Amino acid sequence: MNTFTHLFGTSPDWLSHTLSHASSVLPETTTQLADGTHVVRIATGVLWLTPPADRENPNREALIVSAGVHGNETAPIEVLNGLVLELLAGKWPLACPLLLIFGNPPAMAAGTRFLDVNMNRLFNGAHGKAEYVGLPEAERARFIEEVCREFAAEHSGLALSHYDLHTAIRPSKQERFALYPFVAGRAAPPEQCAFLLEAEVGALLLQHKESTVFSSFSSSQLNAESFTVELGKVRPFGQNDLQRYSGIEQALRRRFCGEPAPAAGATLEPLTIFEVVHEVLNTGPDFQFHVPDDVANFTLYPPGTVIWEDGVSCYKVGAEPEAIVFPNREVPVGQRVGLMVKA
Ligand SMILES: O=C(O)CCC(=O)N[C@@H](CCC(=O)O)C(=O)O
Ligand SMILES: [Zn+2]
Repeated sequence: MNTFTHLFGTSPDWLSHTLSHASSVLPETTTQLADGTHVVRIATGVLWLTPPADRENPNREALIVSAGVHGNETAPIEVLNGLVLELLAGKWPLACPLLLIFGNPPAMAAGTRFLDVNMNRLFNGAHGKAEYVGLPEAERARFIEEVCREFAAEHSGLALSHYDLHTAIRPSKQERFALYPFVAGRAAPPEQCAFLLEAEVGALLLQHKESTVFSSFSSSQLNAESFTVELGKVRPFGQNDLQRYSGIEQALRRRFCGEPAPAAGATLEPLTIFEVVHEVLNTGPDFQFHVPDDVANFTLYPPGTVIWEDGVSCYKVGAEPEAIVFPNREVPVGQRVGLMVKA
């Protein structure tokens, strides 16, 4: 049996295999590429790859790259699937240990953001809360945390980065942007900012507190340099213009191969930095959100604008204009309705 069939049976690629085994519990299976790279399919949608021991890892790093934590955010899933096809076909050599994750296969198969509960609110241990116990998305988040911990421990001598790839529900005045999880005393390293620019990601939002998203888990608990990366707009499988994702595709391929970063200053524009100044939460039945449903990410609101109120509290834009990111009133009580950010 060849490597490909060993990993994916009769499926033409990793994505098809993941979709057709979305809810199956598959046994772990290991194989080796012709060049000695070890590939372990840990579970449906989880590949752990290790280059041969004698291969140089010039950037002295290990990478976790995830997509499909929201099942309908398909473009980055298609990008990762393409890179896996290339790697398995021997088109380039893998230089660094790599953990690739399709986060929520049942939601991917259903074409929805999630089935029972938003999986990107279940990390940093939130999957263990009583209200989530027994839900498949909570079990998957727990399992993903466990595999990431093992991967980080196995490669503790290497610099660990995690890129959790998403697309946004709304249109966006910044087409591509990243979020840097809050860890006290930490600042985004210049080489990570350069990588984002290489991937054509033009803006970085600095979070103001730890949270239950996947990238917050990997940065807080695994000491990774982690980013949630928003790469465009949500569209169904097959309807993405993958040309618009060539920046992230090329930048990831370059990292996977261990090639040096492009020369400093290769990009013309610097990264635009935004600070998160307020997280809008759904406070309950009296909560009123004054941002219209169809507003684009990064729409600016002038000082004094009332963004939300509930009869007890309210939030008004401060002395400088602030922009809304991820406006979404359709979330359960206690969850995030949007972020207010300031340049
Ligand atoms: O467009 C939207 O409203 C959501 C897009 C999305 O899924 N964003 C992530 C951001 C995670 C983070 O804050 O790092 C999410 O909401 O989970
Ligand atoms: Zn998402």
